[in-house]
Order: sequence, then C-alpha cells, then structure tokens
Amino acid sequence: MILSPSLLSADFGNLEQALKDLENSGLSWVHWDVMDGLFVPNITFGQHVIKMLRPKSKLFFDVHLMIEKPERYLEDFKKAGADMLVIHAEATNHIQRTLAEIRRLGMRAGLALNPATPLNVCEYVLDDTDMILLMSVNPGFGGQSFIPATYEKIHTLRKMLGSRKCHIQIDGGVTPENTKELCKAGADVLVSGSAFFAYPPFDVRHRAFQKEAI
Ligand SMILES: O=C(CO)[C@@H](O)[C@H](O)COP(=O)(O)O
Ligand SMILES: [Co+2]
Repeated sequence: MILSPSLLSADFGNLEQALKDLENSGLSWVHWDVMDGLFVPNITFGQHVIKMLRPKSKLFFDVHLMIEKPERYLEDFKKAGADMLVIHAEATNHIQRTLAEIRRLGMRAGLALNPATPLNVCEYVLDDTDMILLMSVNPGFGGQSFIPATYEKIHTLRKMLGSRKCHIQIDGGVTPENTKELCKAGADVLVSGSAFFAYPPFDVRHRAFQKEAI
C-alpha cells in the first residue's frame, strides 16, 4: 500500500517544512489538492506554488486536479513538476484525449470519480489510465466522513481492471481504522489528510496505516 498524505491538512504557510517532514518520515508520495472554486466550492493552490516547491522535494507529486476543464493546464502542471496528474471525469467532455495528453507530456495519468459517478465512465479508458481515484467523500474539503458504498465500488473496479497494472486510489475520510477493509477490497494507494497531519510524529503515524494494510 502507498500512503499519499494530503497537503490540504498541512500548514499552508509552511509547505516546505511539511514536505521535508514527510520525506524524513519515510513517505514517498505526497497528494496535492488543486481546487478552483468552481468544480468545488473551495480554492487552494495551483501550478505556481507546486513549481516553487518542486526543487525542495524528491517526493512523488500526486496532483489531484479539482478544476473545470483541466485540459487547459496540463502543460503548466508538467512544467511545475507533477509526476501524476489526476483529472475528474465530471470536469471534462474529453476524458480519453486528456488522459492521452497527460501521458504524452510524460506524466502518469489518473482519472477521479466522485462518489455518485458510476464506474462505467472509465470502462473504455482503462488502458489510458495509470490510476483510478475513487472519491470516498464529496470533493472540496478535508475532514469529512468516509462514504461506506465505496467498498463495493473498489471491489467492482478491481474486477473490471483484471490483470492491468492500474492503481486504485481512495481519497476522503481514510484512517488507520478503515485501511484494512479498503486494501481488502482492492485499493493500493490511500490518501489521508486530517487523519494523518493531526497525528505527528509522521513516521509513527505512517506505520499505523501500514500495519493495517494487507
Ligand atoms: O481531495 C480531497 C478533498 O476534496 C482530499 O484529498 C482530502 O484532502 C482528504 O482529506 P481527509 O478526508 O483525509 O481529511
Ligand atoms: Co484529493
């Protein structure tokens, strides 16, 4: 299991320190929640902030775009240093083209689905995708409660993926308490914001999640 801590719950005034703390605690991924105030009600940071912090970290930058028409900004996020760019199925009319363009630019391509979005939207783009992100809360805010219907969705998606090497990432309300069931259902990348950053030291907290993973 890969744990990707969400900076949404970190100190926005000192993201450099948050990145250092994660790296020093043995984490390898970090999750950036980019919000535009339109696709979701909240606004966070964008490509410029990521670009300034890229030289300060060796972590794998997992960038979750909660923005309308993400196809407008793919090159910007590549230049900013994103390793994985995740777009929302609900935010574009051109899912396949956008995923293909992300890969053409040299990044891994991820597709995110809101809790109410059915899995059939990704059925014909499974080979264009390195990761499917299943939202287990409605996007926009940290600290919300996990939606239990996600377990069945993970299980069905893992069957749909067959032998493909595609990550299933779960985002929203993830804690050490639900980690085991999420992994059992077929998830292999977990995002955690509030249940991670509120519990330093991070090496100990990371182990608390990994202890539950199967
Ligand atoms: O994408 C989002 C929210 O839209 C997430 O990445 C949250 O940041 C997860 O936060 P917690 O639910 O773990 O507090
Ligand atoms: Co996210």
